[in-house]
Amino acid sequence: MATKLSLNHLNKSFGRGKTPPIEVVRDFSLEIRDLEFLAVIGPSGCGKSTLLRLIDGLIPADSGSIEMDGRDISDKVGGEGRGMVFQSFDLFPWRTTQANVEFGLEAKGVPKAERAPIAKKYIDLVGLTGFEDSYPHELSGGMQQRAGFARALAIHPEILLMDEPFGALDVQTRDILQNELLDIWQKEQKTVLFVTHSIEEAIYLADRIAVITPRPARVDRIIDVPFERPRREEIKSRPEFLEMRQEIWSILKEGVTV
Ligand SMILES: Nc1ncnc2c1ncn2[C@@H]1O[C@H](COP(=O)(O)OP(=O)(O)OP(=O)(O)O)[C@@H](O)[C@H]1O
Repeated sequence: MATKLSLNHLNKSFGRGKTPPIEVVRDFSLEIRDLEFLAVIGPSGCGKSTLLRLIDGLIPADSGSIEMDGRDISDKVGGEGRGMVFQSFDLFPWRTTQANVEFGLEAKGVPKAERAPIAKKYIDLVGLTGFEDSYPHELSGGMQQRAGFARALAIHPEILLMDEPFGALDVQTRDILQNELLDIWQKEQKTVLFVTHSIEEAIYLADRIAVITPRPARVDRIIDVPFERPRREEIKSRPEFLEMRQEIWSILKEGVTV
């Protein structure tokens, strides 16, 4: 499979006034394949969000390079980003679902007349038909996540960057949205980089899992997930699934202890 995104020897530290800078990402290299679902898992505070912000072009790396489809895009920082999207679901409270989903299209300069049908298509895709005119406070947590997801998809990002999108949801809603995400991923043919704290979620969703070291973040190990698609809940109780969960847990624990 072709490489979609290459992260090559990225380094990032943050200055903190008079105290020494904090080194967050060190010599970080990773290849993300076209159309794959790659999960990134690591201990709390290890630098996962910083990594996504580097990839999205929101902040510059101190050194190293980022290539998309073989083109060096390291110097493209700021502005409208790179057609990639954070999945933080931070909807504007004063906008309806429809207007929230149209927001990204507005920012991209899509003409007004074209925005409504595109937004509607993605609202339908995520199962929010009938809630176009609802405001975020009128939606459940899971529905807000769906609206944010529709907004992310509507702008056709090259890579969907998702930063713990299901972290704040109850287990049942999370399970439902995981399956919906997998359906949408297959329908929309996207490359996904998915940050999570949950080992089980990473195994259930991903083709490969990059296990990250405690800060400064580096790739500790890459694990191939062998389970067939479409994924079914039943795999979560298979011995191979439980073994893999244990293996990743051991790697994370070892990293934190060291
Ligand atoms: N703009 C900044 N200025 C200074 N320090 C920062 C900045 N952004 C992040 N950091 C520091 O970088 C470290 C990593 O933060 P980051 O949010 O990337 O970790 P994370 O792995 O996503 O954390 P979590 O798992 O808790 O969500 C933290 O110690 C944080 O305080």
